[in-house]
Amino acid sequence: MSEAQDPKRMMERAFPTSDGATPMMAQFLELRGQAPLDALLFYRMGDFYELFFDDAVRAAEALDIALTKRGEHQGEPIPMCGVPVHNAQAYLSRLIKAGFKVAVGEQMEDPAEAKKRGAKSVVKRAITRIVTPGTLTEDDLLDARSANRIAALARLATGEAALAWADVSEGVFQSSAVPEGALEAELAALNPAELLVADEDARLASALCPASTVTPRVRAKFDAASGERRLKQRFEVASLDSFGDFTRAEIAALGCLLDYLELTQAGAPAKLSAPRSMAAGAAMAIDPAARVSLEIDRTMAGSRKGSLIDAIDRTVTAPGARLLAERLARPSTDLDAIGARHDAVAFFLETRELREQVRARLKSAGDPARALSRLCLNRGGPRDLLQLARALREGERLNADFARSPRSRPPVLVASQLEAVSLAARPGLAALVQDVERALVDEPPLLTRDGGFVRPGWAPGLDELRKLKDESRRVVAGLQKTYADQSGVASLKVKHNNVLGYFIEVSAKNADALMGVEPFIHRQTMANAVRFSTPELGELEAKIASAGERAIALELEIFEELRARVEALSDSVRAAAQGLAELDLASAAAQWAEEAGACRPRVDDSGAFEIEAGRHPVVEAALRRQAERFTPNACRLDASGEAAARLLLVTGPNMAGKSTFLRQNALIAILAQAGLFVPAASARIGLVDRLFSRVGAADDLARGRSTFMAEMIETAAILNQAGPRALVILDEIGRGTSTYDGLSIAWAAVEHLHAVNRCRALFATHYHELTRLADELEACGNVSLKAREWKGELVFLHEVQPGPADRSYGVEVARRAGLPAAAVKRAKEILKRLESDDTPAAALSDLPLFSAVQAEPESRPSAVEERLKAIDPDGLSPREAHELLYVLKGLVAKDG
Ligand SMILES: Nc1ncnc2c1ncn2[C@@H]1O[C@H](COP(=O)(O)OP(=O)(O)OP(=O)(O)O)[C@@H](O)[C@H]1O
Repeated sequence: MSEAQDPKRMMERAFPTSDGATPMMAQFLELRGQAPLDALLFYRMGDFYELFFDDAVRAAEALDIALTKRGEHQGEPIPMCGVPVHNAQAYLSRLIKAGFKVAVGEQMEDPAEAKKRGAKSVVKRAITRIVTPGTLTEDDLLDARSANRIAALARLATGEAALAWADVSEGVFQSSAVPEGALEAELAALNPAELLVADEDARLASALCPASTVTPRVRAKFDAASGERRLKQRFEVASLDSFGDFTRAEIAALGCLLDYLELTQAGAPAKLSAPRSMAAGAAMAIDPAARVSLEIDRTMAGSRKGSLIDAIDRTVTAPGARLLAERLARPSTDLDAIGARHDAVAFFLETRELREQVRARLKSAGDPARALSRLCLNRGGPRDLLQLARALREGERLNADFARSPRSRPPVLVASQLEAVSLAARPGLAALVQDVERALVDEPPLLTRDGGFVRPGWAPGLDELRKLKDESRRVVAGLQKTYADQSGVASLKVKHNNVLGYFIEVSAKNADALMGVEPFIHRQTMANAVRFSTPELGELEAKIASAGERAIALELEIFEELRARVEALSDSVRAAAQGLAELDLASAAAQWAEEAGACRPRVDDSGAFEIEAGRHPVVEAALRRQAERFTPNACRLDASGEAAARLLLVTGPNMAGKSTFLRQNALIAILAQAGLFVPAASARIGLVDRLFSRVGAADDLARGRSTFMAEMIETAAILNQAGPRALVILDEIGRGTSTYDGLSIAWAAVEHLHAVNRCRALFATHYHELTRLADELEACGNVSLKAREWKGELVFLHEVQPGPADRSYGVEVARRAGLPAAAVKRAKEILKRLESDDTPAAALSDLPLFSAVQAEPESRPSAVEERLKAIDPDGLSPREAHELLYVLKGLVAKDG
């Protein structure tokens, strides 16, 4: 973070008082006082947004634009920079990405109005919006395929905690109580762009959510009683009970969030759906370390490419992609909901033709949820209207496709979404769609400002005005001819610019023919041309301008009428948008299932975890690209320890596929409960309420933790929190410390998981001593990954077999990685000693020192090999090839 937007330093800024300020500067300082201190103020001046004082200094640095000066205030020059209005979005985007917030101070009246009040009066301005990372709605500021959430964390004095969150671009407004210890997992699932917290929690929030912009609010904003009042007022209800059961902490969080949204949207509050409480435990909790190590929505290196979502996403719309991301972030724990989602995927898997039809239709559905939100916030344009209408029309067509399809009885989830996107049942919406389609041109401009989006024939008044404009053009052409005849200057032209309006232009040598002659009035003399006007041209100008203005005003009226109708029907529009996203997701899931050969998992409330021929979707896809095959593997666990082991120790050589095996089983659980099919021949999964994974060591230097410390903190969290329904994946814990310490920790962790947590667990380890535990603990088993030595080479079979691994092959892997031959030889020697003796200390006591070992000469390629390498077989004639054979034979004789 550059110093410029350091939140703490932003809050400490001071602006001068308005003593002695010019009227404009006084107004600026007044607005500056109204805008939050941690936001920059964009002050609209005509075609520019100007920034002054400290705002200018920071913005100029962040945007790398010139910092200039404008006049003086209290004897000091005023720092200033500015961005053109027509390009403001691009600058805004850069500032928001750099972590800034921006208050937009707009002109609230026409400058001409202000002039009427006196020459020195200042145009009225007001803050119309505060743009913050969590409250964006513009397409070019948002990532189309991921949600943009703002969250508020309330922690009451009673110890109770809750999160509320909204996605302003979609109108989502929800909350959830947060049980102790679950905060980090909840925040990781939400991944908010901006997080509101009470002042004193700011530090905690920054640590928990390093990727979010943390916005501290005074504690009073989290008062539950005033939050309740605010919510009731906003949603016009006498009691919040009708929306569900909220804890006091949830109400506090929702209230604070609503207050902030009202503040940032300055009078045009976002259209939010009624608040909904997500019961704690409605989703599988996935701890942040697991989320990172399983590479669900991004790889450890931070890219989407190579993540689970990238491998399986076949959605064709941005809302469908966002829904998929949401499902993977919070896999469900509701058996009915999971079953219904599986039914929908199964349906689309069986009805291939219909699926293809649905996917083709959805491609033109766009992003109705975000268009709706912009329209409700008065930030939408004609394209948003049209996008909505098109999406709704596609919904209607989908219904027709289904009606024609031979499989006309889709499962409940599909049927209900079809119902949500049906226009037949909603005449108001149907009429609106039809009107928008008829009223707007096929490719309207983005903004309403310049008009030109209403289709000819829609409004007779508008057509009249436009005709007037067209006719005037013909009149201009006629006048040009008249004036040319009158003056005898055949080259005379009638032209137009914004300063003179319509004018006559003749070359300098022809000017005398018009100078002082009625009706020509001299206006301007240029180097080569002279310009004149006439009263008639003046009248025409006024007529055209007023026709143009009236036409735009009329278009705006038409837009506003349609927009208001959308707003009035926003609940059904939102339901339809949601329906389209669901249909996209279900059909995309079927598409992926077909491509990947995924099966329908059985999720129930047993303690089973039975996967036959499971695969890792990302590794498999990567291998396929290299024309290699992934070896499927079974995994059987049982929480009760009856049908299978509760805890499996996984051993095998390095590179044999242990981590892949662990990860694939965790991913299968996530996919199954996200309502998707799983890459396996069959799968039965007893509901997982919490997934813990500690795979692959990564330093957490940002939080000042070494690899080993980070690993122990995560292991501690697992041993402290995993309940009987949890699924735990542990990979090589304890390896970051001395052998004995590591082994002891791993040993104790296995015993603890087995006896205390009693949850299903996969535990990969290199400590072969641990495999003995399977004999001692009743519900602990061993599996291992096979490797074979073949002609002196180590071959990985990637096959999981019962029983522990016989040996580790670590030295062999090191050899393959290119360790010098001498080091490999030495390692083999040491290993032999260690394995033959009881204690490592005894084994090493009489080992010759390294210096005693002769460095093995590195093997060099022979002359024959060198020569062979240099040959280009295609460039040789048969004769040359024959000759070369003799040469090579000669070389072999020499080498020998
Ligand atoms: N089932 C499989 N089928 C085919 N290839 C596999 C399979 N599992 C793993 N691999 C390949 O083997 C590589 C190593 O796998 P993985 O990282 O899981 O090994 P590991 O045993 O955990 O190694 P280490 O102990 O060194 O961490 C993978 O990148 C992948 O290319």
